[in-house]
Amino acid sequence: MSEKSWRDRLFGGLKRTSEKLGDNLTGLFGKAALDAQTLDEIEEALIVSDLGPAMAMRVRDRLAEGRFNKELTEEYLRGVIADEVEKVLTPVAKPLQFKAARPHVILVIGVNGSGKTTTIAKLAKRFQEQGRSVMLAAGDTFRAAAIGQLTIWAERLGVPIVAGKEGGDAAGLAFEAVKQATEKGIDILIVDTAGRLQNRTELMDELAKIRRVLGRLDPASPHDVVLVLDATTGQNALSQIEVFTQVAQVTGLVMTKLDGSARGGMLVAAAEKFGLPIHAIGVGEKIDDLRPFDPADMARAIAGTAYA
Ligand SMILES: Nc1nc2c(ncn2[C@@H]2O[C@H](COP(=O)(O)OP(=O)(O)OP(=O)(O)O)[C@@H](O)[C@H]2O)c(=O)[nH]1
Repeated sequence: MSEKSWRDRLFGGLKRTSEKLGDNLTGLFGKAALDAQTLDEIEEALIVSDLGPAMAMRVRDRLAEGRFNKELTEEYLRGVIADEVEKVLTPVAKPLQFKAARPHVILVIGVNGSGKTTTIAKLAKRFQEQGRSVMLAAGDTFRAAAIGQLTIWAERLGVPIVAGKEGGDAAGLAFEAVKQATEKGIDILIVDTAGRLQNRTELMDELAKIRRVLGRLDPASPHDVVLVLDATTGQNALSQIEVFTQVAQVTGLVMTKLDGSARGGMLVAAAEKFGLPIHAIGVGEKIDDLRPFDPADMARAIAGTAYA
């Protein structure tokens, strides 16, 4: 996909988010003089738009400093939001990088249906395009369908896959996959895991076990633990980050389904609250619909300001 069509996809995907922000801000600009009550209302509108209390405060402070008692236009307000969002996203916008360990092990985790399997396929394709060899491990041993789905992706992409039986030991499978990837000199091994709710302790224990087992072969492994978040879950995603980070030491995030959500502002709240790298975002179901993002573009797409 060309750079232009990706940007079209990004801005198109985030339209619902920026429109919701616009709805929440309706009537708060265009006043002859910005007063304290309007500032309160703007702060509230930004929180309701999922951008988080810290971002709401930043925007409020900027407006209080620069526009108090002056006219506030929609363009100015959206410009300030875009500016502040960009500042928060810039330090966290970090693509996944190959770390010279062979294999570089990426453990992919998240709640059911967050988009893990699709994300793995999309990441594998991007690494292939960068000339890296990739192997997949079907560590979601809870669902036969998940093993089947990942196998289909592996075939389509032409990458090897290590898969076991439904109900098998996920940690054992991950161990076996690292052994095979090492023997074959594979650059990147991406390990799928079963979807789990953050309040199911036995599943969370299993995740901790997978981590431990991987670490036995190489103390630095897994080199990345990527939590896949579904943007449509809104604030619940923040609690997922908290719990998964405790259990599995999440090293970075991928946010999917930004195209189907009016709650994309959550990405900003997550960035500000946790400071974890956000490796990529998903704006559709196709294989090319996942990419690292440019913070300036992303900020303007969320704030709904025009793009050049
Ligand atoms: N619109 C949209 N759909 C997506 C995106 N990413 C994934 N999906 C869809 O979300 C659904 C769930 O994705 P999966 O990859 O199967 O999710 P999973 O987390 O592996 O699911 P479990 O195996 O149930 O844990 C699929 O229909 C995907 O096509 C995205 O960025 N945008």
